[in-house]
Amino acid sequence: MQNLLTASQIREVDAYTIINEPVSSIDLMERAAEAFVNKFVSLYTDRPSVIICCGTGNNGGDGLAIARLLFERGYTNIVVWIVRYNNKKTDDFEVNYKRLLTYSIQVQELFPAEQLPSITADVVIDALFGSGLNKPLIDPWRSLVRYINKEAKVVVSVDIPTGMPAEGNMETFENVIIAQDVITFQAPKISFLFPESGKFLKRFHVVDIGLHQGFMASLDTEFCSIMNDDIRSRLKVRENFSHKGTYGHACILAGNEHTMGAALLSAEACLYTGAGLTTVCIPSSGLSALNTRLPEVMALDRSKLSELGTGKYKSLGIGPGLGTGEEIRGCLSELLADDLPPLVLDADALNVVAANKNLLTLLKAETILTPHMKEFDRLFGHSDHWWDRVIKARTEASRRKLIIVLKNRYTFVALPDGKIWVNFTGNPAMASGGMGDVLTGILVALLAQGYKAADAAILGVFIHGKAGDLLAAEGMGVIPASCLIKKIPNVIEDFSSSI
Ligand SMILES: NC(=O)C1=CN([C@@H]2O[C@H](COP(=O)(O)OP(=O)(O)OC[C@H]3O[C@@H](n4cnc5c(N)ncnc54)[C@H](OP(=O)(O)O)[C@@H]3O)[C@@H](O)[C@H]2O)[C@@H](O)CC1
Ligand SMILES: Nc1ncnc2c1ncn2[C@@H]1O[C@H](COP(=O)(O)OP(=O)(O)O)[C@@H](O)[C@H]1O
Ligand SMILES: [K+]
Repeated sequence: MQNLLTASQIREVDAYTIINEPVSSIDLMERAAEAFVNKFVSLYTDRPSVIICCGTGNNGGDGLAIARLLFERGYTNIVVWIVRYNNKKTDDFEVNYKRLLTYSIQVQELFPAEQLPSITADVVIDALFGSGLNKPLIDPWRSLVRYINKEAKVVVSVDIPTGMPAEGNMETFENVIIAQDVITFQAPKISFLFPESGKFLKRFHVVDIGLHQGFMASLDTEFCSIMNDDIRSRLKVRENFSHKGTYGHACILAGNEHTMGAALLSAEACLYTGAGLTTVCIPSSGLSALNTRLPEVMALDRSKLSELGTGKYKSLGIGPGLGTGEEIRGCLSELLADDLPPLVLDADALNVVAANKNLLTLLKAETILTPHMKEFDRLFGHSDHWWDRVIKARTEASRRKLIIVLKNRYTFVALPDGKIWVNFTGNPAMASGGMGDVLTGILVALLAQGYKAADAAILGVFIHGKAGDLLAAEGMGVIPASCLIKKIPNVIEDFSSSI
């Protein structure tokens, strides 16, 4: 895992690195500028003309160093804007300013109430404000940002688009640079994970600037990202003398007459994630579809729900395509009061619980809930913005000892210990119906194989997204959920064989 830091934690790590590593503050800025330039030249290979718009803080200092480094790499068409809208400046900005003046790079100073110069360059590099932003932009900075948004062809931001807070509620921050690319230092800013950031940045790229890893890891952070190593260290290799009994019997209660596909997708994903045995509890109207499509999967009649609490099954998933009719509501209330195996609740099971919140109190510790945004809001109340929603997921997960998998482009896994693990795998080709049903099947299979619920959730969301990424890399711009399932064994193989 890698801790994701708030702006004040970034400053802490910055200060710690400077004190404890053989690197001065100005050299760290140089490293950051170098890392930016390396990425920039790999993204924009045709040596575009650039305007570098620099504030007078450390983000601006980065911008000045970037100008110098691009010049040294043969960029000839560089104009540096220095935005002098107040008298503040940092020491490292000042050092880089003096260094810049020894180069024959065109510098233009901008003062309040002056007309803004025209933008003719191919790319504007935005180094106005970085993670030091502590309030929404007002004029004259606001007008400058609006002007750049209106006039620039392409903007590439240094560390974070100017005007965007590094974390917290973004609602009041309306005036933000709209960046094609953001080249950000060391780890993604927490704000990048929320859909609200999508209108201000298309892509972000993380570059390593050598901040102190040990200190970063030691910080008590709310957010961390799921890394490849987290998967490798958790995935168990299938043993030589293992048999189907070794990998558990999973059961999925899902499907209805018109939504049988959801049950089939979940069951198939469960199969492909390696459960020893998979049973799906569906209405009899789905039997011929099941037997035709998934001969490996067994069926349990809907009238035999009491079997689910008998210990026969090692894990249980409830919800995909289940429906929320009176009969389902009644049987779910009874079922959740039973002593059930490790449990995943998804889709309609969540909707039933949302309509009768008392059911939440019946859920055993470590139950996994997999709501998308709307299901989450039905369960825990409406949120106006994602920061609120994610913090609510954290609070509810620790208060109720649940595992809440809040699904989105970047899925948030809120654990009972208060930590939120963020999954970065996955891509927009996966935005199609049935994808969540597949995730449920993956999770139920992992629980059946004996993974602890928190590990199953971390592994499950990663594997799900990674399977989508493999297909996207093969050129699939749209991925039907049933196609993604077939890639799950490849991901598992990739990440477990290297132990
Ligand atoms: N962390 C790292 O590891 C490294 C970080 N580096 C770089 O440093 C950047 C952070 O730099 P920074 O702290 O100097 O802040 P920056 O964003 O330049 O702002 C400057 C000042 O602006 C002010 N201000 C705030 N909001 C405002 C507003 N709305 N309207 C007007 N003014 C406003 C506020 O001062 P205040 O007004 O509060 O006194 C603030 O202090 C970071 O993004 C990265 O690029 C790398 O160089 C090296 C390694
Ligand atoms: N743009 C995207 N990038 C990454 N993952 C996505 C994207 N869109 C959807 N997904 C994933 O697909 C799944 C969709 O779940 P859900 O909305 O419950 O689907 P359904 O109800 O159709 O099965 C989630 O796991 C989500 O993370
Ligand atoms: K910036």
